[in-house]
Amino acid sequence: MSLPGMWEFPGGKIELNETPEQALLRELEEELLCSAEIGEFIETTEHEYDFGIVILTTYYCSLIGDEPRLTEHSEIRWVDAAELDQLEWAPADIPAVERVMKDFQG
Ligand SMILES: Nc1nc2c([nH]c(=O)n2[C@H]2C[C@H](O)[C@@H](COP(=O)(O)OP(=O)(O)OP(=O)(O)O)O2)c(=O)[nH]1
Repeated sequence: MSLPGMWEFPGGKIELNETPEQALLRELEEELLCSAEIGEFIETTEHEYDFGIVILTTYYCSLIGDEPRLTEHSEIRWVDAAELDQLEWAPADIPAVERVMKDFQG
């Protein structure tokens, strides 16, 4: 909503007394109605937007059970690692996108 039309990884703000992993599990359940197992840490980046500073931490996840379902976002998509850079990402996400593409390079 603050970055309309740009792609972001599923997630959201960490609440008080929550670990980043707990926050991610909660957001996946709330926003995409799905469960996951949180895997390896990818990246932490700090980015300054007009509206404030975002510190974005990303993790690999394995989906458990049902496919994610759309609730409050306008679109959801599975994307091959090699094609991630063809989407318009929120600026804070670029380092994580690059990291994932590198990790999956054949
Ligand atoms: N979820 C998510 N947010 C991102 C990414 N990249 C990025 O710059 N952001 C920004 C957008 C938002 O300003 C902020 C996350 O807020 P959010 O709106 O997803 O968090 P939330 O679900 O807790 O929202 P709310 O309760 O405050 O409405 O981080 C990303 O890849 N995923």
